[in-house]
Amino acid sequence: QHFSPPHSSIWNNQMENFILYEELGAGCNSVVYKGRRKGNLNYVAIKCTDKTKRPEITNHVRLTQDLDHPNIANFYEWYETSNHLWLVVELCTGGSLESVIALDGSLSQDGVRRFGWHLVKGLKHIHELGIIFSDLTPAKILLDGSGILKFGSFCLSKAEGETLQDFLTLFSASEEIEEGDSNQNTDNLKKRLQGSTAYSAPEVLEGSETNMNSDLWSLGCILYYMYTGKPPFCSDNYTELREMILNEEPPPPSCCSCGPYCKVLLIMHFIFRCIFRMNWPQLLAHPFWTQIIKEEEDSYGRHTPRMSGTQTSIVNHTLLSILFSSCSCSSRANSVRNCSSSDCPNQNIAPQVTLTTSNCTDTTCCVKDLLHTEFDLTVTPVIDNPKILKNTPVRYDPKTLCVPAYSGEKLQSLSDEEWTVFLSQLCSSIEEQSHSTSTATRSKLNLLCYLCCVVGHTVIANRLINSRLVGKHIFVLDSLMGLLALHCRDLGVDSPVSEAVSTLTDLLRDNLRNSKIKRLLLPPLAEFLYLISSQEKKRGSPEGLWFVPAAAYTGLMRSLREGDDTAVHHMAAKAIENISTVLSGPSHHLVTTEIGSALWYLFTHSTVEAVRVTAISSLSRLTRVVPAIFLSVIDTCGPVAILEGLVGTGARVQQHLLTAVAAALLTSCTQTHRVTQNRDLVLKVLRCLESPSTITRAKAILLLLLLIQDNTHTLLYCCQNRLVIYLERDLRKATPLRENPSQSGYLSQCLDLLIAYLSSTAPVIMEDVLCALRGVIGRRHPTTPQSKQLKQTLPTLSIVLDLVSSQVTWSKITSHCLVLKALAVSYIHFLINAKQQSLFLNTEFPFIYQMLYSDMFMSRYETLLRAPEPIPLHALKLLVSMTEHNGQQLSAENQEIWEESIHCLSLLVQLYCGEGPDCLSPSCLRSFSHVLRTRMHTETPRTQRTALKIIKRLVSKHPHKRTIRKA
Ligand SMILES: Nc1ncnc2c1ncn2[C@@H]1O[C@H](COP(=O)(O)OP(=O)(O)OP(=O)(O)O)[C@@H](O)[C@H]1O
Repeated sequence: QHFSPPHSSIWNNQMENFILYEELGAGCNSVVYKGRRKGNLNYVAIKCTDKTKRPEITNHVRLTQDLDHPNIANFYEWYETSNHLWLVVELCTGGSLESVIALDGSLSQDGVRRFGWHLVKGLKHIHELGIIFSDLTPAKILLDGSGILKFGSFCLSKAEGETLQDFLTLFSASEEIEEGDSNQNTDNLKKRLQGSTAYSAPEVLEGSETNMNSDLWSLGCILYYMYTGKPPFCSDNYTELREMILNEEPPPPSCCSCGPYCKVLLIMHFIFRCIFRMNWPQLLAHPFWTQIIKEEEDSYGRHTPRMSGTQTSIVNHTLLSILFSSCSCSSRANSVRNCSSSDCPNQNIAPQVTLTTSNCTDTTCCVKDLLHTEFDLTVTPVIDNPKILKNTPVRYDPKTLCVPAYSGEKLQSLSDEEWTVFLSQLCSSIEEQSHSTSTATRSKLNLLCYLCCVVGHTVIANRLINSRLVGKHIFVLDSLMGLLALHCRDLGVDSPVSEAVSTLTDLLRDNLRNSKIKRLLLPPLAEFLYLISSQEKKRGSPEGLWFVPAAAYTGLMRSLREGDDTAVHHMAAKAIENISTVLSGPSHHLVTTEIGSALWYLFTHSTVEAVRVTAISSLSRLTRVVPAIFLSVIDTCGPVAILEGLVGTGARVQQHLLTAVAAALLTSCTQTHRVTQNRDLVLKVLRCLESPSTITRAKAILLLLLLIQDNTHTLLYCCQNRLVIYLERDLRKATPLRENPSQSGYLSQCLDLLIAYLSSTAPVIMEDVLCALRGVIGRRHPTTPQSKQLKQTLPTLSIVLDLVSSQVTWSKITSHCLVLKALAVSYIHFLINAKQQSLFLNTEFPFIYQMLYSDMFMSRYETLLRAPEPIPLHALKLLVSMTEHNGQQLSAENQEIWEESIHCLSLLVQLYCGEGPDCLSPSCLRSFSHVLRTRMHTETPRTQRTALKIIKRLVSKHPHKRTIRKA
């Protein structure tokens, strides 16, 4: 009902307000006109549809009415007349993508990149809002007057998790349809739901509901279509087309203008189907888009008016978050993490944040989710905190007490009447004492001490703080007030806390230079401000329920900077630390770059470790709320000075600093780039993986993830500097985890995330390497750009080799064809070294390449990988060590050894992968055994051991073991 269009009578009136121009196009049961509202110069598109399409139109309206994105055609309004529904949407004068391609035949690589990027951005936005586009075809994509592609019709789209048919049937059912039409209508609906087969993902053709992955499949088909002018699979016959999509690979795009990146992008989409179908992170990270992202960033920079550093960072952040940021993928709600600590029972620990990576498909999003743990949001008291000031225990003398010396338990159990009596006794004693001049002081102190001892009970604290005692007697009881605030859990709206805060603020302002008084005033003020913040958060009130003068926050800030009293500095920093954990309403006054730099100054200049820890922890918490705070510190000091802080400090400082840097870099590509440009800095973060603290190691992993993301060369550098060894150590749990098991759980989550990232990146790297090699097939001498590309990409192969040749990471990397590819490519690499990049490419490479992509190869490989002690891993190790060992020596001089090794390697490849008649043929095996016999004694013991293992395994497990034994 919510989506019912306005009634026909209204539309008849409305109709007079619109002018219809020419027809723009027609669909089945619909005509689209150009139109304009009278008195308005903006043209619109007006779609007039038959009422049988009410379910789809209703669906379109409900899904698009809140969408606002440059790559989605805007919805404006809709109406109903007696026979039609009318939809007013954004005008796209360029027609559909289908009509563009029909005219142009196909697009150039640049065209595909530019248009493809529009589609990527639009679809990403759609997915981020939890919508599945479903029927993604070129006919549904429109081109506006300025050359921007827009997603047009959402008639067959749906919210994630929904079954579209149910939704549409519901609306069909609500239509007043004649009996006889009902069946026909259901049939029509089913037909319409089938969408366009040519762009449907295999699983959808097999009956699954559409989902984000199937949308991405269709997106791949459209990229292919833009490029070649045809969808990847075409046939006029439905059954034939379905079979093709389910079982075949599309012909590789062969257009001469097709650049390598574009080809890889398309190949990755289709070849190997489920294994290699791209997901969002892979798609966004693909080098095909690099140029356009850069162009967009540049033009964004050009068109943006000059801004201060902080503003620029924030804008950059916005731009980047539009382009790259997390795709929480299921719905908006999933991406928001609730870090409220308002309900924590003991005020000591903020509630545990559920750490999960399962919903995240984007690394940045997962890092963001994992970055702050309950440990980072711990709240400790400012008042009576022995780490700030040593306290002497409070005692009182019950005999001379001017009120009944009830114990805490007794006080809690007082009835309302008894409590009122006690309270009035208390107030009148305080009043008397404040007027008297002689013996008051001792008695006053005794009363204060008594109250301090009993207010630790929440019920008593709640009762007192909501009483008239608070506002009236603040002068006498300021530290008591702090204790009340510390223990109170339920603040009444009428509680006079504002009065207390204002009084404390005034006192602080009047005594800014007096450290002794500040030591007395800051703790209660800090407790009050935290109490107010957390209570406001608890009530979900964005506006201040209790008035706090801005001067209170200014007072905290000034206490952070002025004077040289360490305790005062510490108190102010701790106050900010606590408040920033639950930032709400007015406490946003704290989030300023000034406070950021004051905390950084305190961190870098204080000589007391506890103060440094609190300062950097506060800064980290503020950065969690507004990353620009720490970004402006990084802007000012430079990343070198910032990461210097990691060296030679305690684990806690490292943890907070790593967290703050990661939280800031999450939003700034520029700063991330600055860090990765400096290898020393990357190394500093990497070295944190040696820390004995599991939390430090976990945080370092998260920061490293941000640094290596989309940066293969930084990843390569990390691998060269023992990244995989560090991972192995933690994955094996070689170091006993002495700390809290939940902390080691946290480390495992971070490790899993890194491994997941590596396992999704390894195939991409491999594909880039293959792409570089593919370019030189059939060439005697690669061109200069090809050599350059080879030079750049081939070394990155060692990342994959590192990962697949480590027992531990290998078992985590589940992509079945990866090891196989690494095997073959390192073989090629070996050949390149040996033959100095020529000749062999004509003969050897096409063979290997063909093998890599053959079905037979793939199916066989999976079985081998599943074996408990997989052969390929050993083969790979042997291969790697031989490659490393012989690569240089063999270049040209030692032809004999080179040939033998080639035999050996080629045999390995065939042994593990081949199934044809030649595989394991007696002659192959003979030459293999010959190579082993003659070469093995010169090999290192490690290589010999590996070779022996392989042989042992071959002999005992292989189906052709007899032949092998004989050989
Ligand atoms: N917003 C628009 N601006 C300009 N032209 C449009 C717009 N929307 C549609 N058109 C044109 O009208 C044609 C038909 O659009 P319509 O949305 O009805 O197509 P359709 O989705 O194929 O319809 P159906 O599902 O009813 O077959 C499109 O091919 C396009 O040329």
